[in-house]
This record gives sequence, structure tokens and C-alpha cells, in this order.
Amino acid sequence: MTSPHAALIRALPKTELHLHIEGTLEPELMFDLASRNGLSLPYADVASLRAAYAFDNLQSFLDLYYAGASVLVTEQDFYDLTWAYLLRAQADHIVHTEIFFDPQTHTERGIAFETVITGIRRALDDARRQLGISSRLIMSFLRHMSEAAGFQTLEQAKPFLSQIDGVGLDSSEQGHPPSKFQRLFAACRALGLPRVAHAGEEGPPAYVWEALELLDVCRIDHGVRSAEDAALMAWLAEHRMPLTVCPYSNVKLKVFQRLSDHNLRALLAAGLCVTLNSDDPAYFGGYLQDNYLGCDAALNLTRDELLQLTRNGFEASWLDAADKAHWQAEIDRIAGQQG
Ligand code: HPA
Ligand SMILES: [Zn+2]
Repeated sequence: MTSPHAALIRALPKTELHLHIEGTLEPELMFDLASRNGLSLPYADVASLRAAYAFDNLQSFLDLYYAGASVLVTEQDFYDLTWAYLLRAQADHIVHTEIFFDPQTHTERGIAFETVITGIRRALDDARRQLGISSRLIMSFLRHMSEAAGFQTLEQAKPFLSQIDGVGLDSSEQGHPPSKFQRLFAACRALGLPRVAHAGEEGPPAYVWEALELLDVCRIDHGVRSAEDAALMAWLAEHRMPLTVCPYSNVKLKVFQRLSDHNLRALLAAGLCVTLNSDDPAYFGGYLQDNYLGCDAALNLTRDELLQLTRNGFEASWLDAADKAHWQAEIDRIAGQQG
């Protein structure tokens, strides 16, 4: 299948607002880091590792994703991981990215919080200067862990708060509702940290309501199951509450069987502030531009829908108003040129 708007998609400046940096660890780099750190992987080579990326659901992916992250040990490892993603982002004409990191995945293995954040930050700072990509960094709590573990992580983060732009909530959704972290998110709010949460990926619309009402989030990550609740859809549309939708992820984790089954167009048609994102591109078979091209081909997106998706990305971002206006004007200019 080919994308009828490929040239427009390539030309448009784009944001990425739902990207787990640990999910950008390509098999080749995983093997390089394993050997650099004297670790062995339970796979003979890159091809057999890649062959294991056949998932039934979120949990089957997470098991591999956490195992893969164990090759990340030194500050340079976190730098190299982040830099590799940023080079891919530049190739996709991403001009602004807001990335998640999962400190608990690493501190649980005895890696210092400082090692993780310093390596990631240094790459983000270099990207600003060398690649012209702006960014924000979102510390995400693992929801399969306890509230107490989340508070411990927040304590560890306190010396680095000036380097953290917000907090998120990810990992196994079913059975770990947002309400479990109401007090933790209230503490983050008291520290002035903006909040987002994964909700309505595998979990029910009730989890999206909880994220909104109990965690006071300013974006919903995924949120595709909101479509099952008409009142929720109306609320999301009325408040222009962004959903960071990740179509390739949803197909790989069997939220939708095929890309052509995805409800992206229905969400847009309902007036929601839908954005397109890649989630864990090294595991899900495509980076941001692949998500755009794939959806264009599979869902027959209109030119207006594509422009709306890129506009929504800037609207939903944490850029300041002047930067948002700059990029919206740039989208208008390119839309005019490619009319
Ligand atoms: O898509 C996701 N959902 C929940 N947790 C995650 N951690 C990485 N990616 C994801
Ligand atoms: Zn995610």
C-alpha cells in the first residue's frame, strides 16, 4: 500500500509526544551495549531477537521491553540510546519531541537515577544545539509497582526536578487503575509538574475518566478505548483534551487487529485533539513517519486530516505560545506550497 500524501507528510514539521526512550532500543544497539557491558542476551543474534517481537498483548511486549533495557548500564549507554532516537527523529522531520523515561526500570537493577537522567539529558541538550530539535522530558511511573515505590522514585528525582518537565504513568494497565496513584500525582502537582497518563489503551473508559478526574492530567496517552463511552468522547472534544495515539503500537499489541480497523478517523471526526506517535518504535515496526504513511495508506486519510494531525501535535505540546504559533505558520506555509 502506498501513501497518497507521502510528499506532504515528509515535508511537514512534526511533533512526537508519546515515545518511550527505552522503546527506541534497536536490536543492533542492544547487542552492542550487551557486549560493551559484558552481558549476554538470551538470543543468538539480531535476527532471532527481532523474530521474538510477535506480541499477543501489552504484557507480552512489556516482558521483552524490560528485559531488553537491562543492557543499559552507563551514562554513555543512555546517551547513545537517546542520540540514536534523535537522529531518527531528525530524519522524520520531527522538530519537537516529548519523551518518556522509566527510571524504575533501571533503579530496580541498581542503576543510579543520576546515571539515567544525565545521559538522556545530555543527548537532548546536544540535539537542541546540533539538530535543532526541541524537547521535554517526562518521568514515567510504572503502574505495576506500588504507590510507595512511586513515592521513592519521586524522592530520588527531587535533586533533578529542574531537568524533568512532567510525569507520566505507564506499564501494565489492566488491574492498575489511575486511582492507585492519586496521592502520588497530587504530590507531583504540588511540585508544579504537569501530568499525563496512559489510559484506555487496554483498560476501559473508566480508567480515562479516573486519569482526568483523579490525576488531573493534561493529556491522555493512547485513550483509544474512549470511543466506547459517548459522554467521555463529548467531554474530550469539548475540552480539546489531547490523545497521544500510537497506531502501529495498537496493531502490534492487538488493540486493533489491522491498521485499517483503527479508530483514528472516528476520533478525529468527533473533534478530539488526536496526535500521532510511535510509542516504542524499535519494537513496533515503525517510527513516526511510518505511522503517518501507514495510516494514510490504510485509512485513506484526507489531506485536511493529515494537516489536522500535525497541527494537533503542536497544540497538544508543552511548547510555549510563540513556538506553537511559529510551527502552525510553518504548517500553513507548507500546506500552501503543496496545495
Ligand atoms: O504502550 C505502552 N503502554 C504501557 N506501558 C508502556 N511502556 C512502554 N510502552 C508502553
Ligand atoms: Zn506508551
